Amino acid sequence: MSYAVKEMFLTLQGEGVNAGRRAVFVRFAGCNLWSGREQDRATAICRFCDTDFVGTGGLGGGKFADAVALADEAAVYWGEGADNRFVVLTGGEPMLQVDDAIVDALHDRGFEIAIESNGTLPVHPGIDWVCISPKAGSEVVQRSGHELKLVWPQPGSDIDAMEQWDFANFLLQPMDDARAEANHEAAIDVVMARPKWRLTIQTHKLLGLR
Ligand SMILES: C[S@@+](CC[C@H](N)C(=O)[O-])C[C@H]1O[C@@H](n2cnc3c(N)ncnc32)[C@H](O)[C@@H]1O
Ligand SMILES: Nc1nc2[nH]cc(C(=O)O)c2c(=O)[nH]1
Ligand code: SF4
Ligand SMILES: [Mg+2]
Repeated sequence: MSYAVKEMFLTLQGEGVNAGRRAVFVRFAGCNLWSGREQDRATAICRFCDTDFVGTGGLGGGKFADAVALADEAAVYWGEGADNRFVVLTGGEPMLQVDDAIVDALHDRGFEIAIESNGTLPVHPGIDWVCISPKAGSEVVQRSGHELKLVWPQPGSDIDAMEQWDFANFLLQPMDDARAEANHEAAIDVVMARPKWRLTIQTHKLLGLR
């Protein structure tokens, strides 16, 4: 199978429990909750996306003929050194494309594999770090993993129900939009009232990283 990748880059993981960790990001093209076109945003299921995931024309993006080609490129972005190799599969929605061949090819090159997914599709069982970020109005089928990262505020989210899901970490991430300051305060209020949750902020944006 071939894979459509919007962009690939080496940076620090900016979000969640692995924030600060050196990582190759593979951003797959396409999503099942929004077309990615601005004219469709108001009617999409997910309306607050901060990411351009349309097409394969971003820096480091392209159409990869097979999993070996994609994993070889990820290894080039990582560079020298076999230790602590870390790749984050994101998008768009990566589970529209991630399969056995990609997981095996990245593991063969020594990568620990993390995923950022909206949870509407089951995550591949070979992934080493599963981050699920639920979207109000969608059905989350992947209810277990390493971190649940809920963007806040999201009217219609059932936070009581989510607390029963099987995650090792429960994180609230303030929504980055025109009301960012109020969203930070709202997220802090939830964490103060519900100590099961922790605040995570998008550190790459503060640092000017990609
Ligand atoms: C662009 S998404 C791609 C992965 C997957 N489609 C998902 O939604 O989890 C990567 C992460 O950014 C988060 N995100 C997207 N837009 C955001 C925004 N405006 N503010 C804060 N987080 C946002 C998502 O919830 C997700 O955790
Ligand atoms: N540095 C950095 N960290 C991130 N963590 C999750 C991201 C994403 O867009 O999935 C992201 C991203 O785009 N950049
Ligand atoms: S599900 Fe993820 S990639 Fe898709 S529109 Fe929402 S935040 Fe963006
Ligand atoms: Mg991002």
